[in-house]
Amino acid sequence: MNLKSSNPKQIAAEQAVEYIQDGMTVGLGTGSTAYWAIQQIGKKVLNGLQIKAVATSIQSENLAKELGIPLIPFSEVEEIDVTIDGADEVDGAWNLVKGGGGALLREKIIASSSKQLIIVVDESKVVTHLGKFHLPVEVVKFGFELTRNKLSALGCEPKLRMVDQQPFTTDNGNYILDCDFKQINSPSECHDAINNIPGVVDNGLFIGMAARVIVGYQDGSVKELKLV
Ligand SMILES: O=C[C@H](O)[C@H](O)[C@H](O)COP(=O)(O)O
Repeated sequence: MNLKSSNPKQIAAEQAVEYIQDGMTVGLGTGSTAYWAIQQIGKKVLNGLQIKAVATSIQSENLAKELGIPLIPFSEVEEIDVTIDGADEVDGAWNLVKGGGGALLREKIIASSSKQLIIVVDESKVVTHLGKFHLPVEVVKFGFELTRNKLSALGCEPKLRMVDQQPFTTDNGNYILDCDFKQINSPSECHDAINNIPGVVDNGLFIGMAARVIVGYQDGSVKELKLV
């Protein structure tokens, strides 16, 4: 009997956890794929894996606590050895769109301090061009309408993210504008143009940050994505 899960997100996440070794400081991503990585790390910790972890969201921090994964304060972190996180889109150059769950800012802070960012996705996230998934942009609440106008001027349609008829608020107390660019042809330029707008805290484009991309497929296979 084949007991291996055929959930593509789970198998990608579990493969990524194989890169974690004793003594490492590990960044815990956010979302339904990173969830499986955290679960697997929790199992390994129970079986004696010695690591310290930092989380990219309150949600992941709570999950880590439930599973007994030792968390350390950022004041004690010098460098993170490996971070495992999901993505909403990944292209052949391993550029990413992230922030579907609203965690992009903490995720980017942690990714930028990580020696290795391993991205785990199911096959539906692999795209030729970024942009079908509306790009999340975290903005401060003050004057967000003006910030939204400036984003529109870049050629997208920004929409304030709502939850239960209320604006969604990030772990950092900010709003998210989900921007429909249709297609993002120059991810790096787009990233910089957005972050140059006053009021923007950060956007969900992660350029040149991923060290590996692990993809889980419906047929139960898992592969590392080749860099094009
Ligand atoms: O803000 C959320 C994160 O960037 C997630 O890693 C991303 O949205 C992918 O989430 P999921 O694995 O649930 O599709």
